[in-house]
Amino acid sequence: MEEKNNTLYIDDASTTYLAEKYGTPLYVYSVSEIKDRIGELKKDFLNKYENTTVSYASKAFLTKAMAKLISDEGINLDVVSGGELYIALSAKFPPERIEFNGNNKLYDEIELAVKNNVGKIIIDGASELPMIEEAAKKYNKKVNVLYRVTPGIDAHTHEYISTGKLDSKFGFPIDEVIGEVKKANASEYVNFIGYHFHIGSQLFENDIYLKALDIVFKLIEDTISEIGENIQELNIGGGFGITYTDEKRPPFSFFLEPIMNKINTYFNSKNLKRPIITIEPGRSVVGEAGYTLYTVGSIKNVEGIRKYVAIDGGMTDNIRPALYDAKYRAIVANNVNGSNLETVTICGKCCESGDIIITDAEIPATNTGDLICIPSTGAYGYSMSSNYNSLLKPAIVFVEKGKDTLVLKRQTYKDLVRNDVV
Ligand SMILES: Cc1ncc(COP(=O)(O)O)c(C=O)c1O
Ligand SMILES: N[C@@H](CCCC[NH3+])C(=O)O
Repeated sequence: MEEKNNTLYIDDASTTYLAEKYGTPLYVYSVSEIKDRIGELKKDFLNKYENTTVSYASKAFLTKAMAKLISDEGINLDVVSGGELYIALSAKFPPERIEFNGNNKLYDEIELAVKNNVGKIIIDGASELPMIEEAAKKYNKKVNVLYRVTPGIDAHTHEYISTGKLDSKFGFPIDEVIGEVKKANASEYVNFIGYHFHIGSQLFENDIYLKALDIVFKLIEDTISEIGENIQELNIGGGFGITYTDEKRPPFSFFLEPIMNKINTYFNSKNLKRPIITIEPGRSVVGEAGYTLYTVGSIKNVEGIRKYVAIDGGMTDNIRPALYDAKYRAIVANNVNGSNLETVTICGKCCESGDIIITDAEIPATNTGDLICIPSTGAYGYSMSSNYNSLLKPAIVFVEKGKDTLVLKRQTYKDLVRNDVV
């Protein structure tokens, strides 16, 4: 993003023009920024180390246009539900490049995946293997499976997005998984290909990945002695942190260089073939590429306490501040350089006191009708949006080098009653 004539531009498109053309609230994605991030992943990972794959974690943000972009950029896709899988298939995403994660896969979801030749299923609980076998038998397939484990690592991030602890609803405790793997290994309907772990999200340390690897290496050794074979793939999840306010997004190499050095050294020292290494970044691919535009409505100055600036969306399009106490920054998009700064609380229009996007934002003095941009809303914004208070979900626009394309229409009131039967 940059400023021209006191106006904010995203990927060379004027935000005031976009707001006028599509209305607000509006999710705007810079396609150039998404491509830049994927380019960095290619430079720092895919092209640097052989036998590596990237599966974009589509829970961060998925529409058909996004699936097409990921497909065109040549990386793989991680889905966690039948719904995400359906969107990907609707966008003609090559099924063999899709992997299916998720902690409570239902039979119908598994059947959809198996029937459509999804590349891999990452088994997260003991109930899944029998369902995969049933679907594989029905469609005469053999399914590649990995097992997700919890290495027992407590990542320094919000508790709600720390997922590698032993006390977790995700994956298998590491010392229980081999019994399950033996079942898969004996099955005529699946190929056991390896392990998966994901320790958390919005991480800024690299050493926790290294600690997790030590634990998983031991598991790999035990697996070789129990089933007599090395694994073919190790998926180390996503989690790479990004900039929201004053954090600084580390380059991918900050995480991946020590990780890959450790992995290569380990497999060399054991004289074992190094498995394919897969990563699953979500937030770090789309987070900073996404911006939300809002129009200022009501302004209330509670004398001596706080000034509330209400925008035309809120926790319905960005639940993260309410859910994780997540911090954001704001830009007055039609007055970027305004010098008359004031401290205001930017709130939404939902009937919840907690519907606050930013507490105590320092922004140029605003008036009703001004345009507010919240950067870094590309991940887990639209994908976690809701219709609370029957607010309408915003439209999504992709912008690349000044060219804007509507990729998802704003909901209408008709959408709110579409499924009502009486
Ligand atoms: C299994 C798995 N893979 C990948 C991700 C993506 O994480 P992030 O968006 O932090 O890169 C998540 C979410 O935390 C996850 O649960
Ligand atoms: N939804 C979370 C991260 C996802 C965690 C997925 N395991 C966030 O907004 O930060």
